[in-house]
Amino acid sequence: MSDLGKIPCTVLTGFLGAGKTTLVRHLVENAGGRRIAVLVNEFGDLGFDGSFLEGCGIEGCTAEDIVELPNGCICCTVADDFVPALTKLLDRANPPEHILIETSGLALPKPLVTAFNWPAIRSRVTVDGVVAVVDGPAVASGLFAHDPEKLAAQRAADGSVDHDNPLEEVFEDQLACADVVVLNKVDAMTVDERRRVVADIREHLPRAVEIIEVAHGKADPAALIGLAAAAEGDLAARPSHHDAEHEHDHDDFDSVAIPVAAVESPEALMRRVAKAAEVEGVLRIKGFVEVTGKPMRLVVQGVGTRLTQSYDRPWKPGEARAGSLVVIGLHDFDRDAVADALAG
Ligand SMILES: Nc1nc2c(ncn2[C@@H]2O[C@H](COP(=O)(O)OP(=O)(O)OP(=O)(O)O)[C@@H](O)[C@H]2O)c(=O)[nH]1
Repeated sequence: MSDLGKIPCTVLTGFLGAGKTTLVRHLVENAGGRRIAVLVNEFGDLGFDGSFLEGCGIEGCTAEDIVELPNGCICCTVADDFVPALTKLLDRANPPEHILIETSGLALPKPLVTAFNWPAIRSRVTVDGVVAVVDGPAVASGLFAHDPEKLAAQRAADGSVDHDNPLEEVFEDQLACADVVVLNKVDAMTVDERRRVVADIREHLPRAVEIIEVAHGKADPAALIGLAAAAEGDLAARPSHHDAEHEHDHDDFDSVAIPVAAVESPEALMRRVAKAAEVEGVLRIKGFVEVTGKPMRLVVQGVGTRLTQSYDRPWKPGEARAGSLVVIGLHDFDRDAVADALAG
């Protein structure tokens, strides 16, 4: 079937905190007048990314152009959440000209791309391209690498060579599906780290794919949008660890949302967040907090142990200011220890 008349969709994948939302914001800001809608899915029930994007106040991108997919991982809930949400966007009187889909950091892109072949949508949309965002410093630190000693022990014990690092598997699946890779956060990398990480990414790519090195997601939109890859018709070129399975779950990961009362001092809060980020297995912390006497909302971001704080927008009149931080980590991370750290 021809792709003529189909609305192009870009699937953005990339591990927790790689910079997907930052990139989406950059793309929307530089859309060149194109009517863009954003579908955003995240792991953990805070609705952080949608609220953060709405807080940007980008001209031409209204709250109704940002559609949040309910809690769950898009790759596992395509039928219940994704297809209906997409259909609703397409049925609008003034449908978008391009759709950006920000998947959760733990999502595998292939089941989502596969869903574009569903009868309900396949004549109306096409996957223009899969963009994999990579957290350069995280790769450089070995976050996605396997532990050679553990692997050797496993091989000796039962001959298997299963992934000992669940993060490695997600990372590999995301790269294997990509039409283009955005190596992000190069501002926080040495030249040598960049060289090593590019080589590492290349090793994981099953085909020739461009790697674009950027800071703060500032990639040329023309390099990411308008690829016309029709990825849904090209699934065999995108191998996945889960090709043999029908179901995929995220048992390897957990999340918890922790309420945070208004704080007097952001600095004191960040010291507590730093302690929480050090709890074993914690991968990502993010949320909004009220600072007593401040009209602006405080945004807290933690990727591994790298933390930042900023104010994004004034609290709206009548808006509930209940602060909350979502914490995502490896399965069975110590939630009590995290809660204690945050409580000080
Ligand atoms: N130093 C640096 N920080 C960055 C860069 N890009 C993003 N960040 C920061 O990294 C953190 C995570 O960025 P997000 O854009 O929220 O990442 P994400 O991939 O959407 O995160 P999840 O949706 O939780 O998976 C934020 O604090 C960003 O400001 C970059 O190029 N350099």
